[in-house]
Amino acid sequence: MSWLRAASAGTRLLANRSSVGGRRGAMGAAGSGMGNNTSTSLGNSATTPVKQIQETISDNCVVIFSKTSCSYCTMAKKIFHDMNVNYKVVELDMHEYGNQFQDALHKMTGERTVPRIFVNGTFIGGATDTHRLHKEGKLLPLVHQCYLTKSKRKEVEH
Ligand SMILES: N[C@@H](CCC(=O)N[C@@H](CS)C(=O)NCC(=O)O)C(=O)O
Ligand code: FES
Repeated sequence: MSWLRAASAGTRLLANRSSVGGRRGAMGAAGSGMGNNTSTSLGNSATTPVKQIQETISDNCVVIFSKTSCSYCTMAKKIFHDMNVNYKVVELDMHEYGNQFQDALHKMTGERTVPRIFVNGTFIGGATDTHRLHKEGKLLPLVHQCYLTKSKRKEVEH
C-alpha cells in the first residue's frame, strides 16, 4: 500500500482542538463519545506507520493502542473511563495494518506488547504503568496539562 508515499504528517497537529471545547472541567467526556472511536485516519493516509502514530498522539490527549481481546487493555480503558477522561482507542487486532503499527510502536516504545498508552503526546507505558501512575495521583495532572495546553492554543487562534 501507500505508507511510503510523500508524508504530510504534522499538518494536523492542531486539528483536533474542537474536541477540547471550552469545557475544561468536563475533560471532554461528553464531547465525542467516550473514546471508542476507532475510525482513525490510521492506515488511510499516505504516510508511514510511525508518522501516523505521531499524528494520532498529537491530535488526542489520551491514546490507547489496544486489542479487543485483551483484558489488560480493558483495564487501561476503565482507568480513563472512571476518571471521566475522553480517550482514543486504536484496536490493533481490528486493523488491516495492526501488525505494522505494533512494529512501529515497538520501535517507538521499546515493547511490542499491548496496551501502549500515550498521554499528552508522551508514552506513559502499559496497563500496569498506567495503573501505578493513577494510584500515585500522577495520571490526571498529565491529562489536565494536555487539555490546558490545547485550550491555550485555541485562545491564540481566536
Ligand atoms: N505489563 C504489561 C504487560 C503487557 C503484555 O504482556 N501484553 C500482552 C497481552 S496482555 C501482549 O501484548 N502480548 C503480545 C501481543 O498481543 O502482541 C502491561 O501492563 O501493559
Ligand atoms: S490480558 Fe491477555 S491479551 Fe492482554
